[in-house]
Amino acid sequence: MSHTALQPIASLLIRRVFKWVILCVVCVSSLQAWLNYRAIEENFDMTVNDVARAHLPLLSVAIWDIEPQTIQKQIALILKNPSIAYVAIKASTGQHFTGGDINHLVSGQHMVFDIPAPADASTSVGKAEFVVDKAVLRKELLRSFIIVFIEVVILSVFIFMAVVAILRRDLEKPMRQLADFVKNLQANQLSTKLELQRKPGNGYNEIDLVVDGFCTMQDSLQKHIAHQDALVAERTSQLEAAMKSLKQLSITDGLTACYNRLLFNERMPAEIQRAVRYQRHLSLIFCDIDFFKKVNDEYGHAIGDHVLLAFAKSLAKELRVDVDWIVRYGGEEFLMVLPETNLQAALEVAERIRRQVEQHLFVRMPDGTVLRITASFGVAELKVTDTMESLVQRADERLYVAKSQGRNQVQPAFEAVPDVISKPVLEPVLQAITQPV
Ligand SMILES: Nc1nc2c(ncn2[C@@H]2O[C@H](COP(=O)(O)OP(=O)(O)OP(=O)(O)O)[C@@H](O)[C@H]2O)c(=O)[nH]1
Repeated sequence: MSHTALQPIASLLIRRVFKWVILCVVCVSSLQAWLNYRAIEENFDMTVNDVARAHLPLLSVAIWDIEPQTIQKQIALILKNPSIAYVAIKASTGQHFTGGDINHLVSGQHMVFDIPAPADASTSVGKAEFVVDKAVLRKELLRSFIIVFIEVVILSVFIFMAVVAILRRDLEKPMRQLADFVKNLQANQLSTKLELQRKPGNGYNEIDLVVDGFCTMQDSLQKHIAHQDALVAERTSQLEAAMKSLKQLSITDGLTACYNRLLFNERMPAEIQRAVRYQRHLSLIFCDIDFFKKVNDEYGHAIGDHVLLAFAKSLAKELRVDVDWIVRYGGEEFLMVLPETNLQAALEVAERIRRQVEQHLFVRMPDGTVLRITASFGVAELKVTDTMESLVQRADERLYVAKSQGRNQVQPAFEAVPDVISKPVLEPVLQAITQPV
């Protein structure tokens, strides 16, 4: 942005108009003064001629009749005209009459007239010399010039003031309003329309064009911003959805949609802390599908995945929504975290799941055989001294016991509770998993 001091266009134009007015005053005054000079000078000469014409006949008679007093009288009368400063009459008889200020003899303009004889105009009786006073001429010129000058100045001042008023009203004020509006315009105030405060009826000029253009630009900008806002909102919601799904992906297992080990490691310490602080029960069930390797080996990984998914669903069915949570801890190993649940209640839940899996989880193969699934469970309740690792370890140890004691059973990690809650229903398991229904 330029930091040059603001120079309003109207002020610039006013200064220019002022210069032109001065120039016009000088030129018009000079022209008028010259014309006046010509007219006054002409008039001056004519006046002297008129005086001469008026007095020459009387002077002629006075010289003819040799009447010096009359001649002197006539000279005095001629000198009453302020333009004539000095008069000299030279009669042909040699007589010489003068009147007026002799100082003008050198500086004044000399006009000489023949004095005709009274009876015969072709005969001269003498000469009349008028010395014209140029100071009178100059005074007259000066007076005329001053009048012309004052007239031109007054006229110019009126015209100048009118031009200034018009420029101020029609140019400076609207331009100033326009500039102030643009200067103070904020991005969040685009809806404020530019309206110039001026009297209507000035017609549609460039300023109206700029105002209209500005309004159109504001509208387009508003639409553009609204469009951009909508775009940003759309992108933000897409981003939020993507972040949510990314977050979900990062904490869940892609196959079973159970939480993954990462989430377990993050959330479990807090769960333990809360249970310890408020002296609440917290139990952990560690379960593992029996002979799952064989399922994979015999029927392929696709069937294995199918079994894993069905197994995870069986777990969820028996748990409390939004209270208990399931974690896929390893390949076919799952952890169930049961807040507010003591060992006895957790054992009952594990047993229900075991039974549910045993009785309802099977896959019918294309050849008609039915693949039955069982699982083993290790259950541990949180002790005050437990850490996440020690709790998992105790449940894992009980799972190992359940596996080693024949699978398809629930093992509690507490001496007071019987070692084996349930016995495998199907024996031997290897045969059971492919038994027809
Ligand atoms: N289909 C499938 N198989 C998996 C997945 N993750 C792990 N496994 C398989 O699960 C099997 C686990 O086998 P083991 O750890 O030997 O356990 P098991 O065969 O169930 O034997 P026990 O646990 O002792 O009853 C391995 O063959 C793994 O390849 C998975 O996401 N999909």
